[in-house]
Amino acid sequence: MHQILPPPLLQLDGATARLGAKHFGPFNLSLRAGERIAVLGPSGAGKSTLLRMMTGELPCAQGTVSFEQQDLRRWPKAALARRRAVLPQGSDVAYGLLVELVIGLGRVALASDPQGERIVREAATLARAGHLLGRTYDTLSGGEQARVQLARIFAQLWDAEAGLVLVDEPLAALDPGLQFDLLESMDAFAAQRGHAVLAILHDINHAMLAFDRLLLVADGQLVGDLAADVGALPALEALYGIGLGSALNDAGDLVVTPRRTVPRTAARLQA
Ligand SMILES: Nc1ncnc2c1ncn2[C@@H]1O[C@H](COP(=O)(O)OP(=O)(O)OP(=O)(O)O)[C@@H](O)[C@H]1O
Repeated sequence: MHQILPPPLLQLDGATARLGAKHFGPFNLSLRAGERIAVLGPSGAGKSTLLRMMTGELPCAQGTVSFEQQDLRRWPKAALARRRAVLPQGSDVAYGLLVELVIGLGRVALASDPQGERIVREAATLARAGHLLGRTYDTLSGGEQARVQLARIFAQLWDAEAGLVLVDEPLAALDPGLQFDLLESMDAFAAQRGHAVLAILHDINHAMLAFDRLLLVADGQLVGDLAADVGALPALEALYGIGLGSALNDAGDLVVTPRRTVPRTAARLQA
């Protein structure tokens, strides 16, 4: 019997873009409510560009991007903001603003927001940023700012259901303990509300630990769309040009160990 899938939340059909001399796509893919998707690929492969196409920030040269089966360009901004939150790479906003105001920016699309203050506090706590309330954003460290930005995303979709969270390297500025904490927070946040999460990551272990599906990007193309399990390792070795060992840790999680292979270095020097 065929499994009946829910309609896609986000769908790209033949979506292409061009930046300078670089071409991206055509991308054909769909994301469904509740999915946890990691986007992986070498530096400069086009991951952020794909994300910018998904958000509509970078218009497609050809093809379409739809959210809930309606062309993204036809969605009213405020309605979209209540269902979809975006955390771009290195979000630098709000100099001189208090942390609670930065987090509260996630809720500006709401005409009336009687629960706003409580939600900002709870979102800050979930993002391990509760102790930063009352501080000025531009006095925070990089890792503290990253947590406040994540709290802003949480606040935005706190009382939404089956929404979409799109984040670009959300853990890059954090220490390993906080990376695990925030992976757990993102996971719990999304699972409780049925949100889909798509995250650009550089850490294969984070992708394996907290995501179900991997999108592999190389040279402006989608070169893999596969389950986040041990079966993905050969494709990941080819993607990065490295060897990957694997083992299960005490908790039964798959742990992947990258190792350099000589041909990759040689190939890079010749490139
Ligand atoms: N405005 C632009 N004009 C010309 N080239 C651009 C522009 N923006 C990005 N690029 C190029 O497009 C390619 C893809 O960039 P993108 O930021 O999508 O890569 P990425 O996979 O996210 O990389 P990283 O992991 O390093 O963040 C890069 O080679 C980049 O230099």
